[in-house]
Amino acid sequence: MTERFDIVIIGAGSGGLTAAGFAAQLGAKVALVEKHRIGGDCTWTGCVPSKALLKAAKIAHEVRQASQYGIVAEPPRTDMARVRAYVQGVIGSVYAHEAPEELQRNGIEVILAPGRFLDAQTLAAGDRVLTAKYFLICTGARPSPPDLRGLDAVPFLTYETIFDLDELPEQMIVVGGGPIGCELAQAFQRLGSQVTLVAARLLPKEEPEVDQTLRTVFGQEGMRFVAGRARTVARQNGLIRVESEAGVAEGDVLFIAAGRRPSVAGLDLDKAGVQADAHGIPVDTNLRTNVKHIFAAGDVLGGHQFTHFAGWQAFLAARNALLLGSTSGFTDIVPWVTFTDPEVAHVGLTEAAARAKHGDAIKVNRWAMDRTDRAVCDNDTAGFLKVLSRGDGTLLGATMVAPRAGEAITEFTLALNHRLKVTDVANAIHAYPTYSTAAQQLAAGVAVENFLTGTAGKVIQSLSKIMR
Ligand SMILES: Cc1cc2nc3c(=O)[nH]c(=O)nc-3n(C[C@H](O)[C@H](O)[C@H](O)COP(=O)(O)OP(=O)(O)OC[C@H]3O[C@@H](n4cnc5c(N)ncnc54)[C@H](O)[C@@H]3O)c2cc1C
Ligand SMILES: NC(=O)c1ccc[n+]([C@@H]2O[C@H](COP(=O)([O-])OP(=O)(O)OC[C@H]3O[C@@H](n4cnc5c(N)ncnc54)[C@H](O)[C@@H]3O)[C@@H](O)[C@H]2O)c1
Repeated sequence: MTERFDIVIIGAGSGGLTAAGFAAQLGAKVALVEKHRIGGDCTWTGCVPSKALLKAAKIAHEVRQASQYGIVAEPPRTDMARVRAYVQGVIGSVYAHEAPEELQRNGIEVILAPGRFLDAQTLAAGDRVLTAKYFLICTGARPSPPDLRGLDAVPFLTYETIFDLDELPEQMIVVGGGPIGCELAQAFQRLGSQVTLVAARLLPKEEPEVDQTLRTVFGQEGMRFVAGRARTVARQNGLIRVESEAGVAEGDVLFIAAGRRPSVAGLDLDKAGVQADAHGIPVDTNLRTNVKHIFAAGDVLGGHQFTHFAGWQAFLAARNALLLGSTSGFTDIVPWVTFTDPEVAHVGLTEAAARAKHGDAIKVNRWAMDRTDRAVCDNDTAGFLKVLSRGDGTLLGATMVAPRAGEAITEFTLALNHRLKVTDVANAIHAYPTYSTAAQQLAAGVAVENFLTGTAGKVIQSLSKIMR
């Protein structure tokens, strides 16, 4: 028997869950089809376990640093099985809010089975057959294996398996310097592994200064680096050996963090006539695929891969399907944070993107974190704030490298959303001593400079000379 719904959502990760909750709130008859685990990558193998692991690693690091603050402590020892239990406990707490019974209570029909299209109107999910006015594909992404000769003959971990370790690797090779590589390389180095990171550049999507800041911090914590892209891997004398064009890394565990690619296998998109390729599912600005009643959102599009972005997009896809009118599912104002220590937070344009879009008339202002009192008190002064604006002061983008940069960047997200100027940031009182005062200090400097170089400023400077 075919079951009828207003909307069928395929994939119950960050995107699917948000869309399903919203659709149910609107009173729509909604089915959520999930082939593996409700919560998707973020809950089980992504954001949640990585941040929990980073917390355990930070404790180990701080115990190691304790003597700098006059605190006497023994060197820490990592019991990886207990670290793993902590991480699993955190996953359990997050999952409790997403469990099928909880979703059913909120009016969502949860179907735990792989979804595959039979045609553009029908989806099979296990032994059930569903039809709907609209479909929304939120099937996420999977690890993308790099082009690394010899990888098929060597055991390796990805983010899908690394959180299951209950023994701490002695020497870990990490291939890839993106967010996953950087976060987990620092976590394992702090937990006590000797990590060697093989990467041409750390966080290459960020401002170029970020690479050097992170290398300095990671290097001080004992991490080793091999420059360039990994080309070959082999096992020799019981060790894994990775070669790049610039050097060699050796270790007993290999972690591959070389990107993720959209997950469309098994959906039988061709039966529904939906186009897709290795880069993901193409959609229009309203998140419709080439088949107008089938929408797609989140990592499966092959664009930004963030939980908050997947949720935002999937919400808009559901909104565009179920309500009158439409809202674009794309924007330049997407904040993101890599949760290394210091955190690397960004929103809006980078300097290169701003120059490409607005020419060389843009302003670039920097503030070093060693001039921010909170960072000095915390002995956490590595990092900076970099702010880009147009000639008239309108903000274009910001990058902050600092503890809690992920919280502080929200000010710039709001400012960009409202097309505010640097002076608007300067005019708002910021509580002292917070990391956010860096924003006000930078902005105040720019505001005063802008004022003094303008006509009114010149008049006031002349008057003040006369009055002295
Ligand atoms: C290690 C790591 C750390 C991360 N840290 C962060 C972070 O700190 N902050 C952040 O914003 N982002 C982070 N991310 C990215 C974030 O996890 C993803 O962007 C987010 O999960 C994408 O949501 P999604 O709904 O598009 O896909 P997913 O959450 O992956 O959900 C897709 C779901 O679809 C299901 N599915 C696939 N095919 C089918 C099918 N045929 N039928 C039924 N179900 C199907 C899958 O089983 C899965 O549950 C991290 C990712 C990783 C890997
Ligand atoms: N805090 C966060 O928001 C967070 C954390 C983790 C992951 N994520 C998301 O998950 C996605 C995947 O993360 P990721 O770090 O795997 O992907 P990524 O694509 O951002 O980075 C992978 C890096 O590996 C490099 N690489 C590829 N092959 C290589 C090789 N042979 N040798 C050396 N380097 C190689 C690439 O050049 C790239 O810089 C990202 O897009 C990110 O948005 C987000």
